[in-house]
Amino acid sequence: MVNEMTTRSPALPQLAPRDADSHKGDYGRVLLIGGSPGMAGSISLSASASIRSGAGLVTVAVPRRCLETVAGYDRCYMTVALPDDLKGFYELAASRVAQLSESATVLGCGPGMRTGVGAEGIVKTLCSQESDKPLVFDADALNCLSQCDDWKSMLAPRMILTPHPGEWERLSGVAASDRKAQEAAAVETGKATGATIVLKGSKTFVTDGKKSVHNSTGNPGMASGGSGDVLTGVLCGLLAQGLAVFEAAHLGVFVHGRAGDLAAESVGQISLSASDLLQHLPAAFMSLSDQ
Ligand SMILES: NC(=O)C1=CN([C@@H]2O[C@H](COP(=O)(O)OP(=O)(O)OC[C@H]3O[C@@H](n4cnc5c(N)ncnc54)[C@H](OP(=O)(O)O)[C@@H]3O)[C@@H](O)[C@H]2O)[C@@H](O)CC1
Ligand SMILES: Nc1ncnc2c1ncn2[C@@H]1O[C@H](COP(=O)(O)OP(=O)(O)O)[C@@H](O)[C@H]1O
Ligand SMILES: [Mg+2]
Repeated sequence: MVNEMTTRSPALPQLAPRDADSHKGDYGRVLLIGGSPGMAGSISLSASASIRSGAGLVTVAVPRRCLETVAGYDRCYMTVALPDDLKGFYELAASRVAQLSESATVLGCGPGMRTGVGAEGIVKTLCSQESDKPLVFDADALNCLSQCDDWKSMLAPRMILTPHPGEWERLSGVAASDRKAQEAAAVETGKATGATIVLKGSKTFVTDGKKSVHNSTGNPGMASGGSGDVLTGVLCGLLAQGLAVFEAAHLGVFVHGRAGDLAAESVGQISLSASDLLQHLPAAFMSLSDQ
């Protein structure tokens, strides 16, 4: 199945060393869009993870009702309020996202966003942009995509999709219980669209249809709410530093899992939280030079 369709696993990509006279502008401007009342923490985890993964500047665009909450979680990112209603983003939010995305170099969308008309408008707007800016879709951005009959035609090589098996079932129609068939569908989608699919799980599968890899890091302690939100931010941070799309996905899932393994050594699998992943990202990045 998958092995016959794909080439040998590529070597782990690396970030280039930083020039001594470089500045934050050299490390990219990430715009993350998501969150909603009751799920403000998700997009904050993503934004903090982008900072811990090396992005130069990170801005989080959230429903107005969440702004103070999200801003209070971390001093290191900036926040922007988008038009909202009681359920999350309001329809007018999409045009504001289009404006904001002009000054960003990497876009990430979905954690905690919910799936109303406003969220769907944002996803469609991001997909329709004539742009080669990398774009990561997670969680409710994927759920919005799955409500579009022609979702595959909306994908492009600049995009990374990070579904868990339930989200991939909604998109691809392939049952979450059939991992092999889900991986095969991910390869087919990569081939057809050029997008990179990160099918999450205990051995996360990364494919762009031409290259594929199974991740070797991570542990079941990471089966805890918010772990995937952290991955979204890690990927955006790596893309912001100039890694190509597939390479950012490959390195990102490895570092994310390594952070989980280091966190499990420190707090154990049972107590491991997404906040622990954030705290162990620095050691995970520092350990890469041993690879
Ligand atoms: N702190 C916060 O604010 C947080 C906010 N969050 C936000 O919550 C929103 C909803 O996201 P979600 O992932 O929790 O729910 P959903 O998309 O319905 O998926 C679950 C469905 O998929 C199925 N499933 C099958 N296999 C699976 C697998 N291996 N891994 C996972 N699921 C699997 C599963 O099947 P079952 O469990 O019934 O077997 C079930 O049917 C989203 O916006 C997210 O960003 C979270 O990030 C948490 C922290
Ligand atoms: N048993 C496991 N072994 C390794 N990694 C896991 C395991 N369970 C979950 N993970 C990782 O944790 C993350 C969970 O993502 P997701 O389901 O989107 O969580 P959330 O939406 O709550 O943030 C993924 O990166 C997944 O690979
Ligand atoms: Mg998730």
